[in-house]
Amino acid sequence: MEEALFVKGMYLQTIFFNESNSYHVGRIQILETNQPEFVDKIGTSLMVVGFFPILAEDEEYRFFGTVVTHEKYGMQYQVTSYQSELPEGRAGVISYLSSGLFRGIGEKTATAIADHLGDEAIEKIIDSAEVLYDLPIGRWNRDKAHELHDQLREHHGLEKVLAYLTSHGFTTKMAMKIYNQYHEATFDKINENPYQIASDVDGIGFAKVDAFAQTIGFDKHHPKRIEQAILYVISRHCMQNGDTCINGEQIFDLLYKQLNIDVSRSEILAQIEALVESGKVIRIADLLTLPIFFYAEVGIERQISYYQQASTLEAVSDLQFSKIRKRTEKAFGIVYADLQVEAMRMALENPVCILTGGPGTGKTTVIRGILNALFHIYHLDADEIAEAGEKAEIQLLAPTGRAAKRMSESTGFHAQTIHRFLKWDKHEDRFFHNDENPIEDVNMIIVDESSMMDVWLMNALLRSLPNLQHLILVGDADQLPSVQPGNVLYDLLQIDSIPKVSLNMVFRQAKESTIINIAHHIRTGTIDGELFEKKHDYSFIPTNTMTTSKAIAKICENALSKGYRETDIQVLAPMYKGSAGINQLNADLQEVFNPADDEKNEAVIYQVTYRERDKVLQLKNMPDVNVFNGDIGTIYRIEHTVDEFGVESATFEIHFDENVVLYSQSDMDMIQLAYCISIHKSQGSEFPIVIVPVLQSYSIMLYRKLIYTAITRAKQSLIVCGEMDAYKLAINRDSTHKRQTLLQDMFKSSEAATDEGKSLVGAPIVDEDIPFDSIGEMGMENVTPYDFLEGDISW
Ligand SMILES: Nc1ncnc2c1ncn2[C@@H]1O[C@H](COP(=O)(O)OP(=O)(O)OP(=O)(O)O)[C@@H](O)[C@H]1O
Repeated sequence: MEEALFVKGMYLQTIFFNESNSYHVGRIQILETNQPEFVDKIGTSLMVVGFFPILAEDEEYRFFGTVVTHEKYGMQYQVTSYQSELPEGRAGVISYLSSGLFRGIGEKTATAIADHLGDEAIEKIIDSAEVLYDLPIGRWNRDKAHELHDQLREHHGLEKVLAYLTSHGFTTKMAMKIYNQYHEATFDKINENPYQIASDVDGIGFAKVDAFAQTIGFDKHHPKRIEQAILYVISRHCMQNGDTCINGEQIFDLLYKQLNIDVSRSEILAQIEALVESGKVIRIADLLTLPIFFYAEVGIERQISYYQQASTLEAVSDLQFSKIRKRTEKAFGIVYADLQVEAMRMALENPVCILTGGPGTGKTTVIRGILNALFHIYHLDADEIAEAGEKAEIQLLAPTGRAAKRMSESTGFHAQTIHRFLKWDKHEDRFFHNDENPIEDVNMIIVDESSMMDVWLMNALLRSLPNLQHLILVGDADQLPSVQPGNVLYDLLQIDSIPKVSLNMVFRQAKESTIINIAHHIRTGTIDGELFEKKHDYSFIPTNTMTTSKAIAKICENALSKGYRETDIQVLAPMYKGSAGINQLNADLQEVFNPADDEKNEAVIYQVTYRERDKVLQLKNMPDVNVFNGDIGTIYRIEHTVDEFGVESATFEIHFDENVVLYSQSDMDMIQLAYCISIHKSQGSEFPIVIVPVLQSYSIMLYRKLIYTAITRAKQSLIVCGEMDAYKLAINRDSTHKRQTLLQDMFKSSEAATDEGKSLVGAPIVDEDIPFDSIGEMGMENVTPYDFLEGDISW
């Protein structure tokens, strides 16, 4: 057999290492190789890149992989697997053990070990910790012997696992993830049930695991294969459609496609039954779901019902309310409309309530009124609350950074994102605050843009707030639902016991806005000539797929020449790909807003050119540096550095208003040019000028909520460009898919249980029978309070 191509080298240094995914860039000195490109380069240095763990400096490793040529860094070795060359001789053993890889082992201990066990020391320790029990040095003990044994095994086990998995079709990145999940049990776990990987390891799907399972001899009819396909199909369906459950017919269709074998319905039903019994699948009538979705909705229902039942709020007398109203109206110099007054009273008298309305209907004006009224009722001093900021007992929250900022500007009080409020811990991948570590001293919250809240975020928020006396949800139910599963705001609006006010009157100043009028027409699906008439704040420009990008560039040039700043103008599109997609629009608009110039540094990352002064969008939450998904910033400086080996890298200084954040080259996967952003990402934000292309080529993305969300982002001026038919189609297509969720049923069943006298008052807010953090292990026996699972499986 031909020998695999390799490069053996002494590991010199780590240039870059990403802890979250083990992406590694390191430098070695070539000692030996059969790789033709390097045979005459023995003794020179080489960059090795790929997904592999931290290595020991000055130790020898054998890397397997391929030669790649980086446009800047030249020839590199793309590592698919590696193994350490076990050190040879006494000196080798000492230098390896004292290399810093093994906790608590310095040169003195390493020398003692080499003396005690000889040249084969490493192999002997890997075999058994006992050989080290009587190491003749002070302060040595059996625990230390075991610790070194475990570390060595782990180190060597990891290499074996990586070599095995990469030779079976997994990338090193995937192999690292699998190893990080199972550690030394990896071989046992994956051989016993490779399909488990798809459930346990994020980012590795059924198809990949299925291919692997078959190479190690799993039959296509293996029960584990069918079982995993069921779990996978439910999860994928929910993630793709925003549902929190799936019905019988849907699952059969998807399963047959996924499994691609001749299997009887009864065989599948038996598997589902087994999954239901083990708690991995939950069945409610003819719907199936997974614990991860189910218990989030259970948590929301339970917590809201608890707030309602535990509440001691009393009705405010007419006299008292009239006083509050007068004071508030005087303070703001307006007369509140009847519905607005009703909303304020609702918020004072109820532990949970919802305020909805389209643009310009006065939601913000009512929030200010509610705050004022709450201050009055609870004898709070507005200045003190403003000063207390995030320590105040009343908190203003929003799902995105820009929405929080807007809320803060419009009310004059501190507002923050929910991620910041709950303190997202990126290392633990969870919120610092939860039911075990709740936020005790906040008892009132107002959440704006709550249409964006998915079941997980809402559940996480509520379970952290045991003492809430006022939960006020504000939003526009006609906007896009959350990106992640659930239809929380819509579902809660259907619950009779939750009071709600829907503001429907557009106010005077707002009335003069064509944008707001058009928004309300689109909301109700009424298309009239107005859509294509030019107004002072609105116009429709006919273009097609080929001309759209140019037309938008021209509009932006005009706006800039009239004195608008680039931050005033925002293009919003539904899709990334295509000649009128977000990527292409960004490339074209970069030339308008920020053309190349000798004065500006540039860097190319993932084939996109970034330049100093570019407008960029943050794609992930980073609460630790106060930057959130959807935030827009400016690249202030790009600095190129060259290390001692001639390796270049770039650092980006990005300013999000006054918040300055440094991004390394690899952090830039969280950044995107922001001249054009997706409509989904624009939720919760507003811009003075909005330009929205609407084309047939976006076809599947064209529907009413999407267009409504896009155009309601415009504050002063809205330009729609594209094809009339596409625009009409989008307005006429009332949401193609109504999300299938369980939240409403949960409220109904809970109300029925309460009517039977099973009150939740006095119960712990999050009962032990809802182990949110070990959702995957839930058994059905724990679900009794929600045992509304009537009816047999009928499919
Ligand atoms: N009762 C009222 N009397 C007079 N003007 C009002 C009243 N309520 C609201 N407005 C005015 O209507 C406009 C829109 O109100 P507001 O900003 O509160 O609405 P909104 O629903 O929050 O709008 P958007 O969602 O577009 O931000 C504002 O100029 C506000 O001052």
